[in-house]
Amino acid sequence: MTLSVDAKTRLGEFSLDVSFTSEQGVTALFGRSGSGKTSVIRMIAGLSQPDQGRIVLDGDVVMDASKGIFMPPHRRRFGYVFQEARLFPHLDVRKNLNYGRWFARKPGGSDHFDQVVDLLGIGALLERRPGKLSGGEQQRVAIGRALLSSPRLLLMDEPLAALDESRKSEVLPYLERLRDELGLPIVYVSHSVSEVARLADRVVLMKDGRIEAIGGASEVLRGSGADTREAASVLFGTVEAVDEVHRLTRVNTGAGTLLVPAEQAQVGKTVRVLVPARDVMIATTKPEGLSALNILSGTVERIDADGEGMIGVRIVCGSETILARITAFSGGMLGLTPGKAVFAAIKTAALERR
Ligand SMILES: Nc1ncnc2c1ncn2[C@@H]1O[C@H](COP(=O)(O)OP(=O)(O)OP(=O)(O)O)[C@@H](O)[C@H]1O
Repeated sequence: MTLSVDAKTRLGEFSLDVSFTSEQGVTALFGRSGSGKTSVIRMIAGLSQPDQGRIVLDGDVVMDASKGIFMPPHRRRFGYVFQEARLFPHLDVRKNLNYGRWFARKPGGSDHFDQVVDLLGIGALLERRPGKLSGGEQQRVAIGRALLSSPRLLLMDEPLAALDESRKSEVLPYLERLRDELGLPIVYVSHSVSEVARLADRVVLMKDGRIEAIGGASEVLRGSGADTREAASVLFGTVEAVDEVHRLTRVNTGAGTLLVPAEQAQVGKTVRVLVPARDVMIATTKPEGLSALNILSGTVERIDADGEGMIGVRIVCGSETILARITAFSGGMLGLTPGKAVFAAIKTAALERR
C-alpha cells in the first residue's frame, strides 16, 4: 500500500504545503496544535479540497487538482475516526456498528462483524446505547463502525485526545491490535509524543503548514520533537525477564539492558521503550547511590542549544542514540564536548508495548 499526498492550499491566513508518502503500518502526522495536521487528514478524506495537488492510493487517483479529479469521500472508501466518537445516541451499539456496514462496497459477513467486535472488546456492549458507555468504550465503538465499512485506509484524527489518561491507556492496546492484526494502513494525527512513540511506524513532523521531518518514530522524535521539551528517544528491545514482585521488566535494547516499570510484558516480545530527554541526567563519572535504575555508558555525539538555556545532548550508547535535555549551565560545568565519554542516568523510562 502506498498513499501519496501532494497538497498546497490556503486556508484564510494559513498556508499549507505538504508532500509525503505513507506505506503500510501507522503513519503519524505529528506536530503542535495549529501546525496543519487536521487540514491534511481532511484533504485525504475528501472533506476539503486543496487548491493544488494530487492524492493517490495504490495508483487510484482520488484527487488531482490539475485534472479536475475530486472523488467524493464515500467513494474513496477511507474510514475516519474523529476526536469525539460521534455515535448516534438513539441507536444501540450493534446498530451503530451496522451503520458502518451500509457504507461497505462489499460488506463483510457476520464473521467480519464478530472479528471487529472481538478485536475491540465491545461484545458486552452491543445492546447498550452510547449514553451508557464510557468515553473509551464510545471511541472503541466508533473505531469498530469505521472498520466495518471495510475501508482501504483508516484515518484517525486525535482519537484519544478527548479521553482522560486512564481511558487513553484503556484504548491504546486496541489501537496496537488494530495495527498488528489487521494490516490496514492507518494515518494517525496526534500531538502526543507517547502515542506516536507507541503506535507509529513512520512519523511526518509538521510545523506551520510545512513538513519539518519524515522518518521512523525514533529518528523523528529524537531529532526534533514538535516541542523540544517533549523530545524523547524510542528504543526497540526484547523482553528478557519480568519481575512481578517489583513490577519491573528487563528489556534488552541496543543501548544496553534496561529495567522498566511494567509487569505484564511477555518474555521474548519486541517492545518499544520511551525515554523522555528531560528525564536523562548526564554524569562524567559512574554515579553511585542514585535512585535511577538505568545507567548507561556512552559517548557524546552532538550538542544542540535550543536558545532557552537548555541543550540537547545526543549520546551514543551501544548501537542506539539517547537524547538528554539538560541546562546549558550543567553542560558547561561537565565540560561536555563531542567525543567525551559519559554516563546517562535514566530517571524514567516507559514500556510501550509493540
Ligand atoms: N477553513 C479554514 N479557514 C481558515 N483557516 C483555517 C481553516 N481550517 C484551518 N484553518 C487554520 O489552519 C491552521 C491549521 O489548522 P489545523 O486544524 O489543520 O491544525 P492542527 O495541527 O490539526 O491543530 P490541532 O492539533 O489544534 O487540531 C490553523 O491556524 C487554523 O486556524
